[in-house]
Amino acid sequence: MAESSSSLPPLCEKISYKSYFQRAADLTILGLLFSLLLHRILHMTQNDNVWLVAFLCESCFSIVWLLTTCIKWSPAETKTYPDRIDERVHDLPSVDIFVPTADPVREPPIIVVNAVLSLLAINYPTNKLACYVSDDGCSPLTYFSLKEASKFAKIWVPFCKKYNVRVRAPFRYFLNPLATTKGSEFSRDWQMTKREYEKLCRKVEIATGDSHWSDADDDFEAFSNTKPNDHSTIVKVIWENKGGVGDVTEVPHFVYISREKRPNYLHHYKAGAMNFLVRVSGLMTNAPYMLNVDCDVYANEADVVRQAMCVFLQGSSNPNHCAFVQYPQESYDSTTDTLTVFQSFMVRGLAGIQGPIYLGSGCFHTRRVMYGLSPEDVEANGSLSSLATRELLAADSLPRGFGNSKEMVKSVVEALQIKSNPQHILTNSIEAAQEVGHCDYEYQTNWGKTIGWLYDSMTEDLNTSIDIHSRGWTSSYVSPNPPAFLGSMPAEVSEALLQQRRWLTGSMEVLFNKQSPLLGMFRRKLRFRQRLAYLCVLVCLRSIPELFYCLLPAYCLLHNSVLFPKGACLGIIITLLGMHSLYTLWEFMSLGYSIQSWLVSQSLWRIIATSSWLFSIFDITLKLFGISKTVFIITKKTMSETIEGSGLRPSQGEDDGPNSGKFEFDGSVYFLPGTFIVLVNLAALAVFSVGYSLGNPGLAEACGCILVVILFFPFLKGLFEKGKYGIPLSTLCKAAFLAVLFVVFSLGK
Ligand SMILES: O=c1ccn([C@@H]2O[C@H](COP(=O)(O)OP(=O)(O)O[C@H]3O[C@H](CO)[C@@H](O)[C@H](O)[C@H]3O)[C@@H](O)[C@H]2O)c(=O)[nH]1
Ligand SMILES: [Mn+2]
Repeated sequence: MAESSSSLPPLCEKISYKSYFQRAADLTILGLLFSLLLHRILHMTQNDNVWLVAFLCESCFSIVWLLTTCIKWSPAETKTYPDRIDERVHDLPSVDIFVPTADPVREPPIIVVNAVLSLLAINYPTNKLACYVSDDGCSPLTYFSLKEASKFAKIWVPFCKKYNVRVRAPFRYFLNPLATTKGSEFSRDWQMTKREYEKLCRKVEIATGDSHWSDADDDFEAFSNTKPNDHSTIVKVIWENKGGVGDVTEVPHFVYISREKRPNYLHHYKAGAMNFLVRVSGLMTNAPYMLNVDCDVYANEADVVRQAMCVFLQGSSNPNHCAFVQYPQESYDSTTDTLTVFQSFMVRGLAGIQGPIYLGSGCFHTRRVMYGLSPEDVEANGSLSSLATRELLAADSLPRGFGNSKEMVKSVVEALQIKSNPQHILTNSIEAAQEVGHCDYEYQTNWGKTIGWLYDSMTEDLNTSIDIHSRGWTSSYVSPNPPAFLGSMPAEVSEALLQQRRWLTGSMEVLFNKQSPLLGMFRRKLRFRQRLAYLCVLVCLRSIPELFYCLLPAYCLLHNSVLFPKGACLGIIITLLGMHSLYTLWEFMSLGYSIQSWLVSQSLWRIIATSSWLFSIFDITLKLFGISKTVFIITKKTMSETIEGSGLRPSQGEDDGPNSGKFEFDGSVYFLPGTFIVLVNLAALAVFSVGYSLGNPGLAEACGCILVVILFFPFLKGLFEKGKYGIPLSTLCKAAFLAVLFVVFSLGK
């Protein structure tokens, strides 16, 4: 463990960035918003209902801006010094790595294989790592692919360590051609490894096409007659690192698990899978730290575990009680600038308060915290306080909390007391692991309630995060350059919109359960600004005012109403617009993104707000009224345009992703609001230009319409394009019908 001598240089430092420019800009925009609201109040009686609606919308935007200003006020992040860890820490702690996957079609096994290979090859003592893959799809193909991957790992892991490879996911590593001259030892190894990787890809591909290959193999018997939602628990130790001493040629433990599923049983999606992972790993390796990555995310930095350990092992000089270390979620598709910029500012802001929220992937958790421990249960030296020992370790409370498996309870006691786990044979725990995978194992226990990943929201990350921070723990944000983890983002716009819908629906679910920052306002140890940050999940309510605001200029043109202030006061709106544009542009450019990507992101936010978030509100309303349940639809993962089916992508070309500005449409309902908005605004502009409303100049409102059309430009283009870049006829008809109704309604009154 760490030597706590204060004379040694620190393992990590928290760096605060106070940008007075940013604060000034935030406050100026806030001031402008408030003066606009004041102007509206003062002139309320002279105007009609449009004025009131605009006032309500702008009040909502102001509240959101106030919240984000609070969150972004004092950004921070943690810088780590992994080079110092070896001289400070003689016995690095173990880490259990969890990779959940759920569907071999939406999550092609070759993607999972690459994620796993990058994690197995991490630069950390091999005998201190164990990798667990949970398969909610109960797929023999996934199991087969992982088995093959473990064979290739015996070549890949030593290769990476021998040549100190940085990017340890083969599909990314082999994108670059061989740099050295042929004939050297390195080039021979490189070519051999590449050949083996391509063989692996081919095997996976052939197995994907043929469904009978597994019939003859006994090892696959467990998969016969199973359905993804109807099967018994499967636990397979794919590779056990027997007697490992941490040698560079070793490969870490590697285990495949799939929990029991039966129809009519709630299985709690990813959170349920994570809790099963926690239990099985508790029985087998019981590492004090757990790394969670999604199955499409690979380690892009070989030192990532050491970096995280720098934060945890800072030791007694770290009074902050860090419960988890979160890395940013970035993607290699380079099509997600919008989300990256948003995350970069918001999560850094949070890191300056109580700590970043847990983002669901790329996060190191402490097992004891996941078992429900609070900071006051722990003494300065890390051991349990005597009160906590009495309460938590009481013989009858443990099975009530953690379930009836004796082995499980024993492992929990060891974990809580941070007793080092004597190495034992993994296969001896298979029976116990199967027991804790039963559908009803969690029945009447605290799993998902106060222990492990929490249930009752599709964004289990947010839910779990609020609970951890509410107990008084902090967290750290480590954002190295190059990024430590890279994942994929949905390639299709409708997939991206679906993902947004799920995130916001999940966030709203959090508001209505027991972790709700609203309900727990006075009760718990969440810091004030952190609570405000969690309230930001209300952000999807913004979709209604956004929708209204996109329609108001058109309505006013058609109805001869006034939307914007007149004379000098129009200056408020113009300055607001100008400042907001410059400010968001600065955010983009300061992170190295182009003006083009800023433009696209402005569109994208409007489209997300008026479609995904709107549907989130439907979802949550239906759930609250008990009409329907929310469903976790897994995001489709792709490795688009692979070379010869080898999982290798050619050089980064023009992507068609949501951020490229090139929109692909399909018949999905997500494209309806955008099409409707564009049609309505075009109609209003047409009416305006033929001079219908000569009596009322309405120039400002017409400019408003033009701005809306520009923001929804992909839809305007979609009206004229053909094929996948054109809006489908059915969507167009529905939108046109709604637009006609809107125009008639506006003209009629
Ligand atoms: O029943 C399920 C559903 C999902 N998953 C896994 O959960 C992960 C995340 O699912 P994905 O469809 O990729 O969701 P994303 O929207 O991309 O994920 C983000 O948002 C989720 C919450 O909505 C978080 O759980 C994720 O960690 C976070 O990366 C994947 O590895 C899935 O295989 C399961 O294991 N079981
Ligand atoms: Mn994902």
